[in-house]
Amino acid sequence: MSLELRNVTVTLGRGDSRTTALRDLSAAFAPAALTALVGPSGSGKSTLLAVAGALLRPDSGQVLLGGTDLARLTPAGQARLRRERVGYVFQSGNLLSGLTALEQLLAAASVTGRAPRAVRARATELLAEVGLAHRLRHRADQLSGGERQRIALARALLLEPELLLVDEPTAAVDRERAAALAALIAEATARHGCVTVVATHDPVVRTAADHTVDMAALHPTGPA
Ligand SMILES: Nc1ncnc2c1ncn2[C@@H]1O[C@H](COP(=O)(O)OP(=O)(O)OP(=O)(O)O)[C@@H](O)[C@H]1O
Repeated sequence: MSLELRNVTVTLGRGDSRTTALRDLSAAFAPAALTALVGPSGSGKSTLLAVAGALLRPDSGQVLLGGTDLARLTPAGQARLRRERVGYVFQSGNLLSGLTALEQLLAAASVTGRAPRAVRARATELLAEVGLAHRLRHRADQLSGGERQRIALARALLLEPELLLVDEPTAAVDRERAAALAALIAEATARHGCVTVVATHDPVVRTAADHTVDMAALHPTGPA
């Protein structure tokens, strides 16, 4: 599995707020490796993650996942890809508000056909690894932003995606936890052999990463 963007342009917004978030951008992300995606605020890191995970369609250019151009997939094929092969960990966490931390993971596992009983032990272990052993039975609305995002990370790791996209995983945690999360993502990447891209401003993540891709080098003049 590999991820490559070729001459990708993405414009966002309308009228006065219309912005070229990615301009003719080409980048390759190594298989079975953790890449830190760095660059100034507003340089398009989150947009790149959205395009890579088929959440956003570029205006032009190609996004090749394992050699397949995402644009050539049918809408159903794209939905299947998002569900079965891609793990997303965004800052909002995207959790289901009525479910506890543990239920978030079990629900995700059952949607992809895994038996909840079989994955319960692994789900509990992963929640402990992200530092939430004491929060298994808290609902999403009873947790902090950083805790919610860590649940989303545990959920993504449980599903063992081929492509793992993570946006600022250490922004809302203390330094010690940041180092532990970066190590966990690196270790999961090595174990599962996934392509992992982590958008980050954090040197701790950069240190844990196998490679660094700098948006400033890809967009030498900056986004419009
Ligand atoms: N919905 C939108 N409409 C118009 N412009 C947008 C929209 N969303 C983002 N942008 C702009 O697109 C550019 C890229 O945004 P993006 O969120 O990808 O940057 P980023 O590198 O992830 O930033 P940060 O490090 O602050 O999270 C920015 O200039 C931003 O202002």
